[in-house]
Amino acid sequence: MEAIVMYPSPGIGHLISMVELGKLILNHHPSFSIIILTTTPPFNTGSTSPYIHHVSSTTPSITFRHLPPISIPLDPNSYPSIEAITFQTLLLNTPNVHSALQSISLTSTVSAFIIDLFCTPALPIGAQLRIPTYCFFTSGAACLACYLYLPTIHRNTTANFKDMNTLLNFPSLPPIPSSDMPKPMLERTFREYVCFIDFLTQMPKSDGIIVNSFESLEPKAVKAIMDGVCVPDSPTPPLYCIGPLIASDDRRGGGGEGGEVHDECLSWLDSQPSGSVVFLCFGSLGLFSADQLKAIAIGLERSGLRFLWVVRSPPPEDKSKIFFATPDPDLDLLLPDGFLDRTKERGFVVKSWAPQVAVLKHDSVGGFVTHCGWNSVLEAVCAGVPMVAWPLYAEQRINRVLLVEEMKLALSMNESEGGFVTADEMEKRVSELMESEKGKAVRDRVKVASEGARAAMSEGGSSRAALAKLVGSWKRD
Ligand SMILES: O=c1ccn([C@@H]2O[C@H](COP(=O)(O)OP(=O)(O)O[C@H]3O[C@H](CO)[C@@H](O)[C@H](O)[C@H]3O)[C@@H](O)[C@H]2O)c(=O)[nH]1
Repeated sequence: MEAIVMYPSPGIGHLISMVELGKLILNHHPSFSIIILTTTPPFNTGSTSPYIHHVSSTTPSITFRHLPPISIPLDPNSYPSIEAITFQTLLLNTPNVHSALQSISLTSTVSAFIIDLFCTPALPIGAQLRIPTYCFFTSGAACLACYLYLPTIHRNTTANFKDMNTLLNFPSLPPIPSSDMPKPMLERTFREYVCFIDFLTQMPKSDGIIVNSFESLEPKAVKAIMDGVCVPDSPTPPLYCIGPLIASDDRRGGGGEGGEVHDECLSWLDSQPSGSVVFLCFGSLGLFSADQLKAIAIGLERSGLRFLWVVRSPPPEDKSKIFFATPDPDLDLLLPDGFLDRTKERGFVVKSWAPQVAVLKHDSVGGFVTHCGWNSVLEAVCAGVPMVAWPLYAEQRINRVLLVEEMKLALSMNESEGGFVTADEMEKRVSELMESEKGKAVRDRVKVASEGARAAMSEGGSSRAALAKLVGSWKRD
């Protein structure tokens, strides 16, 4: 039996695309079995359990192998960020991964070991066990180009990104403000910074980099990586653009609970005119303060547009709880007085989680206000829905620059001091997206990108060719 072992980072945003990669391989090469190593970290990973359960029951060739708990239980209170505790969890997991791979090798031929960028501490295990090891990058190719070049910038300066106050130049990309680097990268003394630079330095030592994107979406970045200019001082391994991989749109497939609520919001969409609804949803972890939620509500109400809005409770005041899922929001308390009543003919508020892929594909949805998580971006591109880019965390500020300036598939939300978006800005931006010529131009470009996505994944397309090349590289002589 030939097996592919995959090792995703635990958050839902990383898990979904790894699972989809497994399904893609099985679709075209059903003789493989896919084994996914999972770990339960001591923080909220965004509804992964129902998702894993769903995949296990619908795709038997994919099995999940749960790694034993790490030797030292981690206390979330001692970590400054979700990245810090994720990196430490994955580092301490290394011996478990080693044992799992060894034990799987006793009964199967492991043709490839595919790891998430955050799982880089497991990279040497593949070499030790003589298993070809690939890095799977779950964001876009342009972000990958930027990340591959970061160790070079790191070596050429001693300054912190947070203090630079400059535009950074990366091969083939538009200039990106230094302050747009992911938060854990802003200071060199952060442990997460040190880990990140290490991961990015190690990544080119893998046997190949798989990226969840397609060539016609990000042609310049793909070329720059393949030409080796993003890693000037050492060889770049082969790049495989096999995407877009997005979660299937069955109603529970996106990972959430509450099937009835899902049905309700999709039925509500059924009753709305084609292309008329703005959808607002901010990934698995996006949370807003009570003031910010009120400003969004006021902006939406003033715009007069139809909307479907996923609202979560604000972040807990007790900082020790930031790593855990928030309870469902009390909408009457959080939203302006009478808001739900006044907008009930044209608005629908979903608590905590919506079936995003199905929503974006719905004919009534005409615009998407997104936090720029890469899965959300690809889901919008595949559905041909134009975006307003409002980044919140991780690499999302980088994605915004690329979406707005390079791909031109989104309008930029303009935040005030501290990232706050005023009601005026919300009203202006959603109206611009849905009703102006500028919005229409973005919509037209997204339709073209959507066609590109379909072409890339179909027979003879660039992503199908990349997959064939990748699988071909596993064939032993
Ligand atoms: O109410 C919701 C909220 C989210 N989703 C799904 O959850 C996934 C969220 O993924 P993504 O949009 O990528 O956001 P994050 O969960 O924030 O993903 C993390 O991982 C991504 C891939 O590396 C990065 O691009 C992000 O910045 C990082 O935060 C998507 O498939 C959504 O469809 C739902 O179905 N319903």
